[in-house]
Amino acid sequence: PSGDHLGFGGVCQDLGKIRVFCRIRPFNKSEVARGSQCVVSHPDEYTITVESSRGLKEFQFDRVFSSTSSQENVFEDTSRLIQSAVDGYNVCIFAYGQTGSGKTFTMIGDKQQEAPGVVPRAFKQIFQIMEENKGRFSFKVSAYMLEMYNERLLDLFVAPSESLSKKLEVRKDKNGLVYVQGAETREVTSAEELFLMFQQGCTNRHIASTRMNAESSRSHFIIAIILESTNLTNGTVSYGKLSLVDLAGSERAAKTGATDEQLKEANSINKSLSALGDVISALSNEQPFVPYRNNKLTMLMQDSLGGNAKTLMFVNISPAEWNAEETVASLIYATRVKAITNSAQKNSQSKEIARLKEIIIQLKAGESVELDV
Ligand SMILES: Nc1ncnc2c1ncn2[C@@H]1O[C@H](COP(=O)(O)OP(=O)(O)OP(=O)(O)O)[C@@H](O)[C@H]1O
Repeated sequence: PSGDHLGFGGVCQDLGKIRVFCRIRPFNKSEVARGSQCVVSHPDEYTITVESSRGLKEFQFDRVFSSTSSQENVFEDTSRLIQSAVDGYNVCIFAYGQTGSGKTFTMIGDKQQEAPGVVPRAFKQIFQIMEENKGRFSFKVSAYMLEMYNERLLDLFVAPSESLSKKLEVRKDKNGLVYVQGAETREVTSAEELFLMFQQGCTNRHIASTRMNAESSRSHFIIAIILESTNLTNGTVSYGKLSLVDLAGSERAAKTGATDEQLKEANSINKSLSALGDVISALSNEQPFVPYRNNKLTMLMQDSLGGNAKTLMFVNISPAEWNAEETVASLIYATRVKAITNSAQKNSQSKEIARLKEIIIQLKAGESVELDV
């Protein structure tokens, strides 16, 4: 509401590049026993050097968070994007990385919510911004929540049995913004109500225990919050969308100990991540054709990658030597994402334009229209 200049610290808006934050997770108990690290150095807030079979490699990102960075530290740098979504931009924040690298911890937080992640903090901030601006704007907030499990889109706001019988279709509106036809969209009036809905939805999510992670996400998860704000002085209406995405982890079956059903899940996860990799590769090489339609995940993320959005990617990595190959692969992947240009436009219309559109629709339908002259 305080203007589109509040955007993303200037960087995303000026250059239109996707921003990438790298987060190193702490050693876990079993890794402490194994000892050695693959992260050789992390001399400042932007640089990280990793050793693997490919030798010593240095990477630069918009931020590198060390294993001791707190959830507060991480959110501090993320929170301006929440303002952008309220201002009427399409915003996407997503986490990518090897299984067990800390994606869910970053996006959602720990189970007890003693260290809440980006999602619950974003809920609070949305309603805080609205509270601060309530004299000048009126707001409407709604949300839908989905997972992509074994190549299927499932609605997390309804019971799993009902969700299986629903047909969800990924569509694009005339401004290039993605929406999901058939997804249950619920209106909310407070951060607490949104969080409760989110928690209930999470109980429908597919999670399982693997050798790499006791609570591994077996699906890609997305919550989209739609923010409509009306300027009470001039009637302008803005529509923002905040998509928060926790991708399922890339993994090697031998390492995770996957069998049967988990193998099927892993194949599906790897298939969609590989389609995402193809899209990222085409975009970063500025190829004329981008294969968005090869997979539902890439269709869902179409506006966030090379489209009309301000996008932030977290690349989550393990510091342990035994994960060095996966860590370097993730960092190479993330470096490609950094090269992608988005073109974010504010989605708003004046009172007059909104009225004109209404009139055109009425005329097309053969209805008579009363004009105020
Ligand atoms: N920065 C961190 N600080 C403290 N604990 C962390 C951190 N990052 C991850 N963890 C812990 O490491 C474990 C694995 O993390 P998490 O479940 O977030 O990984 P993931 O990348 O989402 O895995 P998957 O792809 O298998 O779902 C969890 O117990 C989590 O609490």
